[in-house]
Amino acid sequence: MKREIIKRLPKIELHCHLDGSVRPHILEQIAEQQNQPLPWTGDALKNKLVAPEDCTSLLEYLERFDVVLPYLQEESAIELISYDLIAQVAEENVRYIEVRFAPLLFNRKGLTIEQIVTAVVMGLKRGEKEFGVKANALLCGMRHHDETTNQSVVNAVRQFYGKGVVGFDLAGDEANYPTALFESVVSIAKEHDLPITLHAGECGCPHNVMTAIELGATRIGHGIAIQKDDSVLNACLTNQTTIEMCPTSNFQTKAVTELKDYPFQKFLDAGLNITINTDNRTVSNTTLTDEYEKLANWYHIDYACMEKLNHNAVNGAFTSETEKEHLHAYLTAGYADYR
Ligand SMILES: O=c1[nH]cnc2c1ncn2[C@H]1C[C@H](O)[C@@H](CO)O1
Ligand SMILES: [Zn+2]
Repeated sequence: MKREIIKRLPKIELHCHLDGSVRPHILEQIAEQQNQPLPWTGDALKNKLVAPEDCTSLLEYLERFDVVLPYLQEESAIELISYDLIAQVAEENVRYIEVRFAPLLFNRKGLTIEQIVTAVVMGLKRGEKEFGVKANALLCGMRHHDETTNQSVVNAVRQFYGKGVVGFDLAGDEANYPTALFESVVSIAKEHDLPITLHAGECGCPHNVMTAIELGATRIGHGIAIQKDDSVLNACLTNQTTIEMCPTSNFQTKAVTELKDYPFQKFLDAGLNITINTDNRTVSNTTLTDEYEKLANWYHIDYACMEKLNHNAVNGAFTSETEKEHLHAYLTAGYADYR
């Protein structure tokens, strides 16, 4: 597989965090606009934004978000990073992306959840118009937030559903806040038929994946721990659950430490609906092209496999059947010369 070809071929991304994908020069621009100059520039700034080489856990990985969040408390900054994310993905021919973020991490200066979600949707739509990339948003509840706070995120999904927002997620510290704690919050989303994808199985616990499926998640973020329990793997097969794998991130957070323990091939062979994603383009210092290139180096996947992974993503996407047909057709045409 050639990098230039991987980059050019059409791709779909289901798992990408907005606040983890702010390019350093955009953050500098925002800091200047807000008269809040950054204490770092150049490589020093990049080092602050990217997870460290020796990152030991998801919690340490999540500390990187503390650098950007103070700058993401105004509508113009939120709109700009959303637009810029679409500019980034357009460069590597991502045709459809679901961008996730936790609105209630952007309210430190008093923005309402409506203002925050509107700013993201406006930025995504501006990008969509300019670059021709279809983009929808997913709203994340945070595991360390209380129930009322997370309920207001579900309410915002209801309010904006069909207006740029397509589903609900739970992100953050999985090890200390297991999925079962969120039964009542996720149940509200389920009762209202809102699409649900939950981060689960990123911190070694297959049980969190089972709970997520039982609560109505049709997609799982990461899901690495599925490999530890065949009953969970079978539940994913029975429910045709989409698995959003994020290879670079999974090594940084120590969801796995050795390549032999990475379950890509196992999941593929088992027939799981796996998809490939970046998780956080800046924090993980990656692109979707990088992620596929890694898989090509590690597993010698071919273009037909890459095409299959992208069709899986379309199948799992929270978008209309008409849109999915367009995307499938686009992929089929794009990969035709490479099968
Ligand atoms: O890989 C992840 N696992 C759990 N939470 C994550 C991951 N990447 C980012 N987040 C958190 C940090 C962000 O502030 C939040 C919303 O995007 O989601
Ligand atoms: Zn994630």
